[in-house]
Amino acid sequence: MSDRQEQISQVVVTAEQMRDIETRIFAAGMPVVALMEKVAGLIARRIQNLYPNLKQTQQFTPSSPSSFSSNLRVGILVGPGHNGGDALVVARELHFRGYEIWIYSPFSKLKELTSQHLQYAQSLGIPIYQEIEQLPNSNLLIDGLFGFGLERNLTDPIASAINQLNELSVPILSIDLPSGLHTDTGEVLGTAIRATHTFCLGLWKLAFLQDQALEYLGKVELIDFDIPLADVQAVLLNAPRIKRITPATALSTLPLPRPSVTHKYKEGHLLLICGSRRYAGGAILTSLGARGSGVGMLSVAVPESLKSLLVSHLPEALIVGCPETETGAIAQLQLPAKTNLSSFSAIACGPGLTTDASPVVQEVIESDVPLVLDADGLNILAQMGTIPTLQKRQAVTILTPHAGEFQRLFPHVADAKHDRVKAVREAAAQSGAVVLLKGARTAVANPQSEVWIVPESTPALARGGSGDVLTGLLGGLLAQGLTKQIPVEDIAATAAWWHSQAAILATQERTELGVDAFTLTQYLIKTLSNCY
Ligand SMILES: NC(=O)C1=CN([C@@H]2O[C@H](COP(=O)(O)OP(=O)(O)OC[C@H]3O[C@@H](n4cnc5c(N)ncnc54)[C@H](OP(=O)(O)O)[C@@H]3O)[C@@H](O)[C@H]2O)[C@@H](O)CC1
Ligand SMILES: Nc1ncnc2c1ncn2[C@@H]1O[C@H](COP(=O)(O)OP(=O)(O)O)[C@@H](O)[C@H]1O
Ligand SMILES: [K+]
Repeated sequence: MSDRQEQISQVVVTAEQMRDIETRIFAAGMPVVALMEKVAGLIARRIQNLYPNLKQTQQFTPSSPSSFSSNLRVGILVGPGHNGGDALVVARELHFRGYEIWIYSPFSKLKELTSQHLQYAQSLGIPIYQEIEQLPNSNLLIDGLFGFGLERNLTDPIASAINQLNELSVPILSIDLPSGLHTDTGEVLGTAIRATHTFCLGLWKLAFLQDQALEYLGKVELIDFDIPLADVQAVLLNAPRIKRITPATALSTLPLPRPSVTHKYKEGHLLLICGSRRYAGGAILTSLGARGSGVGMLSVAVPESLKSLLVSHLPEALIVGCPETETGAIAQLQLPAKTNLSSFSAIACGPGLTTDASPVVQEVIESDVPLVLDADGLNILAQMGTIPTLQKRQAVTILTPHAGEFQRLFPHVADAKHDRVKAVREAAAQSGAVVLLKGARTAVANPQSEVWIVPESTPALARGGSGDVLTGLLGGLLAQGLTKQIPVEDIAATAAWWHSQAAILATQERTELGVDAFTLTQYLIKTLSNCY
């Protein structure tokens, strides 16, 4: 990947930013017509690669004595704006390459350029239909109804037409965005095309990184049409950054290579506080996640009754058995002699604790040690009052909620279901913490409103214990990274990326059903060895 491609692949834009970038390109002299021609030409070539128009020759048989061949039949869905214009250029190109094309153009008012392309398509003899009921069969549909210009809810008759198109068992390739999705929130505006494949044009739009859009996007692909980096930088200069985490950025954050002369405490000392009689497994998974991070020294505080279990799983770790409550939660921390919380580079606290461990969680929140809080650590923080409690903290805090925990922590922040990116950004700004909002596309925000999003993952992770592994992994990376002055938000983003990549690799080898949390821990290092 070239330097430019790498930079472009990290960029995420809103519809407004895309329009501003486009405006700069046109103002600099690039004709609108030429850009549409270039972009749609790239899409048409990509479609030919994916669906080659190989003549499908019917075999000679006694019952059908003459052999004949047929072309791939492609239906082109055309909207009123330039998304429709793109689709019409694709229609024309595929027509000349021998595909059998028909056009569905239900709008009476089209933008000038779109209207011209429609007129030319008609002059070529391509059939054009206005009514959904008139449409012939097809092998493939190209969706150019709406792109990033869509802002209002879709209503009938176009909404019901989209619903009917979704019912056909034909692959749908969407241009720029499945029609009906909001470009920024990924929300469905009334209804939306369920694409098999979406070609995102020029720069990744925010919708591609929002959970609620995923089931509409299908396979996603960026069509790079050479937007000058200078225009991108000029538009994004003063906006809070949203970045896709790429392998290059994640790998550059990892504590590799290690210096030749070092020792275990220089490679970070992590204290995990986790587990209860009820949730013993959470402590093991968190610890194995931390082991996967390569942290120099690992101490694990658990209720006394779990100590021997943890020792048997993690012979290299220092297991600290603590006095327990009647319910089997950690009652108080009992660190070894000459050790206090400040002895650790970082603490990760929460998995499996139960809310009976609240005095311990309060103690670590009041400490001045960098802290990852997860699971019951978050529930206890929510009970204490998230924002006033965190405002008193001097050291770094990373919160790793899933959507439910997020809601409890930040009940007054924007609805995370409606716009996850906006919600995580507000939560970080208000709390002063780095917030990692877990989900299908995990998003990390820092208090300066910058956001990092994991662009690919697998639903194999939707399984009990996956989050515990992430907490350990993140704690271990934090303990190592802080000693090397790596920014905390980069560490959190890298941990989330690594966790997802391990799950993707495990899924490839074992299917989506084969990625239990313990197995996931075994893929952490395997993932890295594939990258180096
Ligand atoms: N940026 C780039 O670099 C490049 C961009 N390119 C392409 O341009 C696309 C953006 O084009 P666009 O701005 O014309 O908007 P688009 O999404 O086609 O549709 C908006 C139209 O829909 C209408 N409309 C809106 N809501 C509606 C509703 N509910 N129900 C009914 N109608 C509704 C609205 O009209 P309105 O009614 O608001 O006047 C407007 O006419 C982009 O996605 C990409 O494909 C490439 O060609 C070249 C490179
Ligand atoms: N559909 C999905 N696609 C990708 N990742 C997912 C999906 N669902 C959950 N995950 C990931 O799985 C993990 C689940 O964490 P969490 O909800 O804390 O589970 P647990 O508490 O059982 O360990 C998170 O890292 C989350 O991002
Ligand atoms: K579209």
